[in-house]
Amino acid sequence: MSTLDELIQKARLLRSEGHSPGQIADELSLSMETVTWLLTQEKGAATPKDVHIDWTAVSGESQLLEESAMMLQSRLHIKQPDGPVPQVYVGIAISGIPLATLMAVSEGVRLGIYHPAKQAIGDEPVGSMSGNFGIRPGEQVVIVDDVITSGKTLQEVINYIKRHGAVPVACCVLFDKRGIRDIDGVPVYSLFKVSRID
Ligand SMILES: O=P(O)(O)OC[C@H]1O[C@H](OP(=O)(O)OP(=O)(O)O)[C@H](O)[C@@H]1O
Repeated sequence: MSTLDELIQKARLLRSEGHSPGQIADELSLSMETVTWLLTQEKGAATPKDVHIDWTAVSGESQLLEESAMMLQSRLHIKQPDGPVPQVYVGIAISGIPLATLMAVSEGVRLGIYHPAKQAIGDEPVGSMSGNFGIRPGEQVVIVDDVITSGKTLQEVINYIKRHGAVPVACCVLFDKRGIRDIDGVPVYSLFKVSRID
């Protein structure tokens, strides 16, 4: 079975479980346009320009996961050799958490965990920091995640951190599908920029 067939199956399974197209897009780290295409497979419809990133070969092996987190940390230090030492690494739930944990442990600093609004329930879902893994006003914060698709999640976290009086100094991600250099002046450092050339 091809990767595309697997994606179609996953999208159909999620839909049969009652997930909305937006939730399926988040779950598979794809755009809404791509999810619609996967679910409908409209005849003659142009294939959407999107890519699916499967990094389970790395996330599923703790040693490779740790080495990826260390690469992300090295990337940060190469780009900001004289930069402020972060007091907290904030991982975005869920996939950013193990990466941020490993980075925080390696530097002996605190761990923060952010739950994005899209994972919250209720009529007006809002994003929030974990009570046990929060941030304090004035702290220098590095935000960590696995993938940028639209960049909305990182924007949300940056807004939250600023609103709560802390200072976001960088965003570290494994894969960037947008090629973003910065968000509101906060630099974005990725290990891999993913783009199509057709
Ligand atoms: O750039 P954006 O369009 O905002 O999308 C990127 C976000 O989507 C994925 O999270 P998801 O909600 O799928 O959770 P996960 O971490 O459990 O995969 C990914 O881990 C990022 O947090």
